[in-house]
Amino acid sequence: MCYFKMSSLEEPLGLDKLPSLSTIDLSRRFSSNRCSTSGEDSGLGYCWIEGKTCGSLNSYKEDFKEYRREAFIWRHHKRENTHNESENRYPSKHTTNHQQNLYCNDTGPRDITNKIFKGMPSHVRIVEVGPRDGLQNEKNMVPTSVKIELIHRLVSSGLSVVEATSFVSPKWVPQLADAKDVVEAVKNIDGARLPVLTPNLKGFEAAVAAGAKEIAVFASASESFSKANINCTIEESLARYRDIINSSKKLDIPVRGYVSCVVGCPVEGAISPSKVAYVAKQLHEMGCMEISLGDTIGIGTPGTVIPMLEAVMEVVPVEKLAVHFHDTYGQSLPNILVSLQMGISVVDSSVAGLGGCPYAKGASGNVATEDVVYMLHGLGIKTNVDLRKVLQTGDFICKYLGRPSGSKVAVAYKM
Ligand SMILES: CC(C)(COP(=O)([O-])OP(=O)([O-])OC[C@H]1O[C@@H](n2cnc3c(N)ncnc32)[C@H](O)[C@@H]1OP(=O)([O-])[O-])[C@@H](O)C(=O)NCCC(=O)NCCSC(=O)C[C@@](C)(O)CC(=O)[O-]
Repeated sequence: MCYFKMSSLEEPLGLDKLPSLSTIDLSRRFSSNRCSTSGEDSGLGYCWIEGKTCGSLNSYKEDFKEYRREAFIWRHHKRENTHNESENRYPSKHTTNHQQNLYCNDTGPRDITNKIFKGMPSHVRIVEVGPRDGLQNEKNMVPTSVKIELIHRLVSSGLSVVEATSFVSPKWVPQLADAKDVVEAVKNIDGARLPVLTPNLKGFEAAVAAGAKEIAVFASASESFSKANINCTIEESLARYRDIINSSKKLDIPVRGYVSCVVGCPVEGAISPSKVAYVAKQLHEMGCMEISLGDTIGIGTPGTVIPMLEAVMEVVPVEKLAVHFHDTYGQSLPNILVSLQMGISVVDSSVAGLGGCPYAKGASGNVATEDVVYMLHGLGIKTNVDLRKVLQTGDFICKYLGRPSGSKVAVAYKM
């Protein structure tokens, strides 16, 4: 989510300014060692997950019986089983011509399957950003008591990190003007980390005074966005964050760093991967324990996300990286999938897909937590998150806000 002060940002997203596949050096796109694929035999073109058809929309209860039995709609993949599973996928006499073309690749289906799953983590940590990124954009003020209830519900869904609020200027973000009250009410919740956003020392000090035990700072890879969002240049923001981190070290408070506009900016258009890598490296070197890479306006596709991740992974260890996708063009899940394939194991999401930028027409909310949990479950990746409870939490907040959920899974379950 983002906030803009400049009227020029109230324009459509400007797809013409953004990179397309044709402008990306294909050989470089797949050249990283960390990426399990390479060049023409990448297998990405043949990326498929075999499973039962997803046709039946059973009742909510029936489906969750299935979910509990771990026989959910998609077949459960376990990395150690991919070898055996793939044996069932060799062409039979019933194989169609199209399927035979797939099998006639240089590598067999077993190799393709192994490539698809090779770099993926066995466990993903989801960072829930709904109470902050989601609610900061709501037209109506959400009462403090509803925010507190929302955070409790998210934590009891098994989410181990829930970004609770922001200590930013209430003139800019009046929706989160109750940050102090929220933190004071939730600070002693067991079983979850509850970071808060702070743009400067003033916000940091207020957050600590309220009882925050973890914070996040937010820089941008786009100069225009930095000025619009936090009213300073990228370098000025990095200097502020150094001050915050110096103070946080004395108090032993972990700091997460965001880089926004990692693929595109509504003013500048395409953002080069090297700019993203530069800001990510600075945040890493100053002591951020994790760097979340935000496609703030949801413009990325796997074709643009992969080279960006490659560039960042050259300078920041993959285990320190998280991804944060908005779902403007429905690309969040494919973007998350390629991020997992590249070894990333921390994914940001927002319950019910809340979030979005009111000043960049067309930009939509974060990828929905429900959809991420659903996909990860289907891939056999552990999250410790109870999908049923997240769906109920999405239902709770959406009913309160008087809007349908942005989660495709929630819609499928007629929540
Ligand atoms: C950074 C500032 C504060 C600079 O704002 P400014 O106007 O340049 O600041 P200033 O230092 O001149 O101060 C102006 C007023 O704000 C006050 N002030 C100053 N700091 C604070 C503070 N921390 N908390 C509360 N109040 C504060 C300050 O005391 C003063 O009050 P006044 O004297 O006029 O009454 C402002 O621009 C701001 O709050 N920006 C935050 C905007 C925001 O929250 N945007 C959404 C973040 S989402 C994002 O960036 C992307 C992300 C992370 O989600 C990832 C992704 O999606 O990609």
